[in-house]
Order: sequence, then structure tokens, then C-alpha cells
Amino acid sequence: MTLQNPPVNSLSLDFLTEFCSALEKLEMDKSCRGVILTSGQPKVFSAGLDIMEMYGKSPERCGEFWRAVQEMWLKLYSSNMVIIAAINGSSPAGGCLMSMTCDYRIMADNPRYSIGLNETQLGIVAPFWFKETMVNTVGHRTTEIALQLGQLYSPTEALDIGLVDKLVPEDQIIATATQTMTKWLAVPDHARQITKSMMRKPTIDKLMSKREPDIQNFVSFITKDPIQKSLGLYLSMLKKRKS
Ligand SMILES: CCCCCCCCCCC/C=C/C(=O)SCCNC(=O)CCNC(=O)[C@H](O)C(C)(C)COP(=O)(O)OP(=O)(O)OC[C@H]1O[C@@H](n2cnc3c(N)ncnc32)[C@H](O)[C@@H]1OP(=O)(O)O
Repeated sequence: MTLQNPPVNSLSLDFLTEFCSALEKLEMDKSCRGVILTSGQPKVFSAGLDIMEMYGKSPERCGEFWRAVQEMWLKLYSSNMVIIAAINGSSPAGGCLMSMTCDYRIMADNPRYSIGLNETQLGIVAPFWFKETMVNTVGHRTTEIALQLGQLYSPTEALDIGLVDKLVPEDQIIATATQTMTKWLAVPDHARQITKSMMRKPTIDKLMSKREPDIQNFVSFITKDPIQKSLGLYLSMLKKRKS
């Protein structure tokens, strides 16, 4: 699957809806046992959640957006397929979350790229299921530091902490992902799928049982004046940096 939402693959409501529907089709297709997730945009895997979906929007619209974010995470994290992330660009916040739901992460070895959950840098807070996905990936202590600082890691740093599994030159990323997929698909599906589910079920069940309160939490948090102000400042910083 190639992410194509120019310029930076930000995760808008429409894009998330389209993504989930495409993933569901693959999940139901018995001939599809694995997916390589990559970006069709230069330099960026995904810029994370579309900040415009959280800025100046009605509570109803924010709730609809958050349900779509939950759906994307649930579909990816609980997929029966082998999902390999070929991270061919920067992957902050929601982009990092998306990468962490995959079974294996291969990143392009380019020091200009970065990956991490940088929410606190925007004045917002990564919800419990973002946090738990990271704990499940790199452990508790590393997550505590990463989340409080809103740390973005270079590919080499990400490899050191286990946030990605392998670094390769960018032009070898798909070939490496394909070789890796062959190895993963050599394991009998049922045994691998049960094992994957055993590892991830507690985190998935926790969000499933708290979906509505999590949406309400998000809406009440994101629509608060000081949070809207922080997002506005961050957006103007992004635009200014460009000029
Ligand atoms: C008590 C607890 C309660 C908890 C309740 C929940 C709380 C809320 C949780 C919310 C979780 C949020 C998760 C997120 O994912 S937030 C998004 C974070 N993303 C970022 O910080 C990335 C920002 N972008 C960048 O750093 C760069 O754009 C990037 C490195 C990705 C690419 O750089 P590049 O130089 O190639 O491109 P530009 O910066 O020039 O960007 C091009 C245009 O795209 C716009 N842009 C970029 N990122 C976003 C985005 N995420 N959303 C919307 N728009 C984005 C950028 O402004 C440029 O626009 P213009 O061309 O119009 O200037």
C-alpha cells in the first residue's frame, strides 16, 4: 500500500476513511497474506494526524475524526496479515503510531528524516493507546522519556532504541521489505496470527472497551481554548519555517 495524500500524507478524515476501506478489502482477500506500507511522497512517510482536523473544528467533527483515527489503529494493530513498514521519510506523531502498528519497521538511512511521538511539542498529549503501542515497541522507560520530551529520533537513534528494526539506503527499502516479507510468510499463518494476537490483545481490548470515553476525552481536550491556541501557534511555526 502506498500512502498518497500530498504534500505530506497527513491523516485527514477522508484519507483515514479511504485507507481503512482499502485495508479492509485486503484483509478479506484470502490471497493477500502481507502488506508493505510505504509512502508515495518524497521525504515524508506521514506527517501524522492532519492538524487542520483538530483546529477550529466543531466538537461533532472532532469526534468523527477521532473515531476514524481509532479505526485506523484498530485495523492495523489487529490485522491478521503481516504488515511491514517501509519508512521512506519522516514519520512524526500519528505517522510514528502507524509505523508502530506494523510487525516490522525498515527505515531509510537518511539523517534528515525523523520519527517519534512529538505530541508534547505541540502542547498536546499522546493518548493511552499511543503510549501503550510505544511501550509494547520500545519498553516503559524509553517511552517515558520519549513522550515527556516529545522526542523525534534520527534513523540511527531510532534503531538504537528499537523504534525501527533495520536501516537501509533509501533505494533498497522496498527490496529489503520484500525479502523480509518472504521470511515472515514462511511461518505458518495460524501460529503467527495467534501469537500476534496474544501479544497485542490486552492493548486492543483496552481501547475497544473505552472507545466512547476516549472520543469524549479527545473532544473535550482538543476544543479547549489553550489547546487550540497551542495548535494555532504550531501551525504558524510550520508555515513560517517554510518561508
Ligand atoms: C488527558 C489526556 C487526554 C488526551 C486526549 C487526546 C489529545 C490529542 C491527541 C492528538 C494526537 C496527535 C497526533 C498527531 O499526529 S499531531 C500531528 C503532528 N505532526 C507534526 O508535528 C508534523 C508536522 N510537520 C512537519 O514536521 C513537516 O511538515 C514534515 C517533517 C512532516 C515535512 O516537512 P517538509 O519540509 O517536507 O514539508 P512542510 O513542513 O513544508 O509541509 C508542507 C505543508 O504541509 C503542512 N503540514 C505539515 N504537517 C502537517 C500536519 N500534520 N497536518 C496538517 N498540515 C501539515 C505544512 O504546514 C505545509 O503547508 P503549506 O504548504 O500550506 O505551508
